[in-house]
Amino acid sequence: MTPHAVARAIDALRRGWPVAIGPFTLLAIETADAGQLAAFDPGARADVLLSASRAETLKLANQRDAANPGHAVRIERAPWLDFDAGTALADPALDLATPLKGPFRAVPVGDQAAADAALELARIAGVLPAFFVLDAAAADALTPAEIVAFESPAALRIATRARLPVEADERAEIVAFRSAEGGDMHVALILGQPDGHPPLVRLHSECLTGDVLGSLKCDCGPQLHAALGEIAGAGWGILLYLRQEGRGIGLVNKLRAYALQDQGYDTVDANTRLGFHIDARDFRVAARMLQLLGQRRIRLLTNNPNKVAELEKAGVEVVERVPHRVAPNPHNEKYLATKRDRTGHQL
Ligand SMILES: Nc1nc2c(ncn2[C@@H]2O[C@H](COP(=O)(O)OP(=O)(O)OP(=O)(O)O)[C@@H](O)[C@H]2O)c(=O)[nH]1
Ligand SMILES: [Zn+2]
Repeated sequence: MTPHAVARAIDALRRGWPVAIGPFTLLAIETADAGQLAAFDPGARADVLLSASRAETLKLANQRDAANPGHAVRIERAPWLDFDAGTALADPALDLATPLKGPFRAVPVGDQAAADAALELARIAGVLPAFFVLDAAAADALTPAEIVAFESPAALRIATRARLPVEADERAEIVAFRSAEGGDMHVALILGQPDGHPPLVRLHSECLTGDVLGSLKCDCGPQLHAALGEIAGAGWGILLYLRQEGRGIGLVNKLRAYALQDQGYDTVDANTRLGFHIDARDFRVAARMLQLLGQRRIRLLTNNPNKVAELEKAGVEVVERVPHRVAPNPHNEKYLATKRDRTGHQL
């Protein structure tokens, strides 16, 4: 089995096609439809696999696993649990519009590691962590270890580099990275000229709404532009643009988190309610990019102590943490306060 099999499974999840993991065959609820469910499960026997945090919302409080919202829970199939009911089960953003029926009964999951890996694969694919599940082992089923290994940045390489004049530095250089195993294409922007000092580095996680559309809900856009200015002003440094939209849950799931925030949940609870960790990013990829650029000692522009810790763990020495504050606006004040109070950002 190769990483290609994981890449194929991610593609299948996005298309609503079944995937096989451990002893299970699974159909992602978000991307399937009633016809695909009927073909997958003609006998209407498939149970539903959900995150523990979602199960908790369904009044299955005994399934709660505070340390791991991505822990998989298996819900017994009931006669009324058709495709539409499955969709309502999968998506917490629909709860107000579609009050849930029930009662729901949790049944033994079976292979817990394989079930947890299925939810993790959903996150990587950017779909809701909710499946119809059958106990039907396939010869080419993925193993949990293969899914974990897929996130490893070891296969990352520099694909190409080119001059990119930008507002902050007309002599900047852009470096594109690619992994032999597929995955996301990250880029680095090198500003200024190496001067013998550790570079000032910014790890910027993709935020389509903030970076491109000028969203006022977060601080990403202003942080991105301020970082380019600060790095250029510092002499030299590197901005890593990491394709970790929504702290690693993908654009669609982030926008679901926004829908939950419209209903009153904060950024932390919205993620958890969807069945994801508060921060699902893997910063090993940033360490690997810095290593490929020949940089093992850096100054890091961030308010997030976790970024420092994760880089250090991955072998990059952070000689200094440089705070990266931008002015709040009335729309993101609460978001910034939540980051300070609940995720340990030093604001
Ligand atoms: N899931 C989710 N992601 C969000 C939300 N708001 C912003 N993001 C994403 O969060 C990432 C930016 O992370 P932040 O937590 O704002 O900042 P940070 O990178 O941890 O810390 P700093 O280095 O101090 O800026 C981007 O990928 C955004 O798309 C939200 O409400 N929910
Ligand atoms: Zn943002």
